[in-house]
Amino acid sequence: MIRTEKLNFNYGNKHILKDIDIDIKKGKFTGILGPNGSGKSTLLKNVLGYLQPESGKILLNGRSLKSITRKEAARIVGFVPQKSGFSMNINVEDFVMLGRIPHLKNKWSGFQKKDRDVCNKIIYELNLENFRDRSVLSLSGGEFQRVLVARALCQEPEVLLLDEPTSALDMNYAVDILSTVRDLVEIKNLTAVAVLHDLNLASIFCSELILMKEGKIEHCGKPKELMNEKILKDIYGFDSKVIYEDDETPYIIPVCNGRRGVVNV
Ligand SMILES: Nc1ncnc2c1ncn2[C@@H]1O[C@H](COP(=O)(O)OP(=O)(O)OP(=O)(O)O)[C@@H](O)[C@H]1O
Repeated sequence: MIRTEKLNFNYGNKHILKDIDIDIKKGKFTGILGPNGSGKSTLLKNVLGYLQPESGKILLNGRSLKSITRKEAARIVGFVPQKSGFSMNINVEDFVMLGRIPHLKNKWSGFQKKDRDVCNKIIYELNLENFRDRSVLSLSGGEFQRVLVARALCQEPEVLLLDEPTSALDMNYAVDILSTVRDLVEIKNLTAVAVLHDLNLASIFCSELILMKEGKIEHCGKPKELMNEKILKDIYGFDSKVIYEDDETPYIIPVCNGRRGVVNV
């Protein structure tokens, strides 16, 4: 569904993405993991067409991203940003409806019944009924993050890209959002790709993982194949203990005994 071949990206003279080859299969939930600054968000922004690569190819469902119009791409790919500078005083329902814009027949045609039905269904499924009439400016960070997910799902995309979708959520809502995405992947064959920092949530919800470090892909595989003490030490530099409750899902416990902070006290 998403392929990159020898993708390179620079910010000015800073080489950020280095020969990135990824192959994300349709109907899978893939997590992109890696230390801060390793290039995860930059990779998503290249796949979205927000940023232009220096060299290499990006293919969406076999087609070069360059040959796809922005509106067409918006019908295929929904994006949940890490943060949004949105500052318009509109209510949650109207905000979620923005996700239907790529489906309007033309600039001047209004929303149809189908658009409202999709919006209502998403608001119901994401448990946002009580927020429907609230201004988005009045929401907490976590509430707004759920509304951003709702807007992206309202696009009915084939691919959903999420940049740290759970960073502002308490554990209950984090599990809720990731369960919703996983259900959509399993039931509706959605392809989902999420940048995540929580290794345990990634191992529980994602069927595939991509591990990045310093702008390169270091490992791709199933959580069970990648989440081990050695790889975590190599990628992140911390000591851990990885345990299994069942055969499939690794649980990562950081081992902090004797570890000192940067300040000598
Ligand atoms: N607009 C920019 N101009 C210059 N450098 C940038 C810009 N945006 C990001 N960078 C740098 O590019 C590198 C990769 O950033 P990116 O945001 O992709 O990392 P990340 O893996 O998503 O990090 P995090 O986990 O902290 O969100 C970092 O060193 C960052 O400082």
